[in-house]
Amino acid sequence: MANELPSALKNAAELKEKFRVNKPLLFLDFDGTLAPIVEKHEDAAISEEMRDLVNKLSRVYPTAVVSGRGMKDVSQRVKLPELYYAGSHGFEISGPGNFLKENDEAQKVLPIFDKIEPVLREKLKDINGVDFERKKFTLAIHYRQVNESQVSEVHHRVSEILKDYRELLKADGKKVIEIRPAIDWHKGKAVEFLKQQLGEKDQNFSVYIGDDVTDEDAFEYVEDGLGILVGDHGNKTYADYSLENIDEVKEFFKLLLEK
Ligand SMILES: O=P(O)(O)OC[C@H]1O[C@H](O[C@H]2O[C@H](CO)[C@@H](O)[C@H](O)[C@H]2O)[C@H](O)[C@@H](O)[C@@H]1O
Repeated sequence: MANELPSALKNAAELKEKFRVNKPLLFLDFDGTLAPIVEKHEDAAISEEMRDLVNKLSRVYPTAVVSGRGMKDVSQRVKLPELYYAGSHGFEISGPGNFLKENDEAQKVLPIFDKIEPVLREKLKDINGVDFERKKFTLAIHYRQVNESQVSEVHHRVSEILKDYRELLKADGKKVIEIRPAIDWHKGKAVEFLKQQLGEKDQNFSVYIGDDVTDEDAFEYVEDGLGILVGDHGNKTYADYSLENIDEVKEFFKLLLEK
């Protein structure tokens, strides 16, 4: 749990030294880490101040944004074209010089998403506040605006339908059900892949900053580096340090950039 972790801010001097010595690769989650959580997913935005900080950091440390959002969606929100972006929980990755890598196995599952989306929409249409977000390789069903008393019914109906689709799996995020290809690929594996793209040979020290349960896959894959959890998702964490909120993320970035 986050409250059992040491604060990255309180230990900033020690962490700064680790950054100075190891020149880490930097992996940043988007929602809840760079952009505040808001009621409607389409309204999420990164502040100019945060964009500027990420831009400055990326000139010192090779940087990638790793998000559950679609790759184009997240890159258009961050608007820093020199960065790498892993979208749809890592199933699609872009980078400078028109770099593009999509998960081949997941491509085969795309027609099933086309088939299941209308089925799910029909099944959930009587529940107010359900909101669909189709990403290329995943489908999010948001329930942030659903009455608390109906949330378990949303989960139940989605699980029932998914029983007929072994190619897909149901994962959880912050007030969202994420339907993903049932393939052994996630943010952690995307980070592993990106280490090869971003780093020089043998440069393995990585720092991952994220806020959600889906970031735990990535924290596991930076065990030779550092994981920093923003806020608390209420589950067991593999992170090493914590930051309370996005304001603390900004403070931490500022400290890293100080001479
Ligand atoms: O991996 P991330 O970059 O953290 O993306 C995770 C999901 O974030 C978005 O949903 C979350 O943020 C929304 C806006 O604040 C909020 O309304 C929603 O309840 C959260 O779950 C995004 O819409 C999803 O596609 C991402 O998978």
